[in-house]
Amino acid sequence: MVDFRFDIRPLFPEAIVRVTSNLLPHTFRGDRRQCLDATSKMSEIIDRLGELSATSQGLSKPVTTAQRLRMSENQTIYLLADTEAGHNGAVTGLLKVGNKDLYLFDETGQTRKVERAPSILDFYVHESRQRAGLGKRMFETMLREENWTPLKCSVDRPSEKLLAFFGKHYGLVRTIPQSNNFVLYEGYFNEANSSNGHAHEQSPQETKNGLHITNSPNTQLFGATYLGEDVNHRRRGSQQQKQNSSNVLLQQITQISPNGRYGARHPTCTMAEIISGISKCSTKGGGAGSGESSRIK
Ligand SMILES: CC(=O)SCCNC(=O)CCNC(=O)[C@H](O)C(C)(C)COP(=O)(O)OP(=O)(O)OC[C@H]1O[C@@H](n2cnc3c(N)ncnc32)[C@H](O)[C@@H]1OP(=O)(O)O
Repeated sequence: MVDFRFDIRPLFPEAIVRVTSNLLPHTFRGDRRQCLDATSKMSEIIDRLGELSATSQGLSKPVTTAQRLRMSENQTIYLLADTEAGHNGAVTGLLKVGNKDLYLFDETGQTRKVERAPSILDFYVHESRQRAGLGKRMFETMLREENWTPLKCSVDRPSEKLLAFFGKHYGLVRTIPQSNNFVLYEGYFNEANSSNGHAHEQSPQETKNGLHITNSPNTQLFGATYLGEDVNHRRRGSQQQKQNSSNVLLQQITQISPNGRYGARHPTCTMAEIISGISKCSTKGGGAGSGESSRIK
């Protein structure tokens, strides 16, 4: 548990509070002086939890800081407290989410631009309280508040623990390989799910004679992707054949393991690194302006 030199309880009238760029709990009511006091304390809480999260994940610097939250337009942090702990209460967990514009591969290897994709950016429960259901409690609160579904969440470079968490609580195991650090689960692009999560997906623009043409950085950098016989074969073949061939194609395209931050093999020069210079869309760990690209071990 994480305790502070001040009493955290007035900041947590509810066990879980939401904090956005004003650095105030969503429950906050008060005058100017109280507001300054609350933001200063909230900043300290966020910075401390952010540091602990980074240490726990083996990151060289925090993904989450109060300063970054203050500068962000569409990020929300959920904080979980135990107001019964010690004299001043304690904070036990943090979950940061946001909407990001992402270029993503779908199951067939085609690039899609997904605007405002619901994204899980940082998630931490204090070591003394892990595996006790607190992560699930925070995550469920977040899903309800944001009106998201687990399947529509893209996850920024998940740890093995978080992959296990998704598997256990939501049965999400099979991922769609990407060239960036985000992990998506199979079914992400299914029509039935596309209305959930507020993401707006742009379909691939054209497939002509096996050439896949989009406005994405992938196409801008490397030209149209030649899918050739493979795509025709997949059109004709059964669903299973479709899956197998697209998996091979995806492996060739991405050359990256889908298994989280520790398992991922990183190409010496990723397309995303090149793209980050020319596009505002995130292709690696958050991309321009987001700060999540600092997910560096
Ligand atoms: C985008 C990102 O933020 S990636 C980084 C994610 N954060 C981390 O890896 C930091 C360290 N880990 C944690 O803070 C927590 O374990 C979280 C946030 C991943 C999950 O929170 P918890 O409160 O532990 O989750 P909760 O109790 O609801 O669910 C438990 C399940 O999560 C997974 N899990 C949690 N801890 C572990 C662990 N040490 N080893 C393997 N799986 C784990 C398991 O599936 C576990 O179920 P099980 O105990 O039956 O095996």
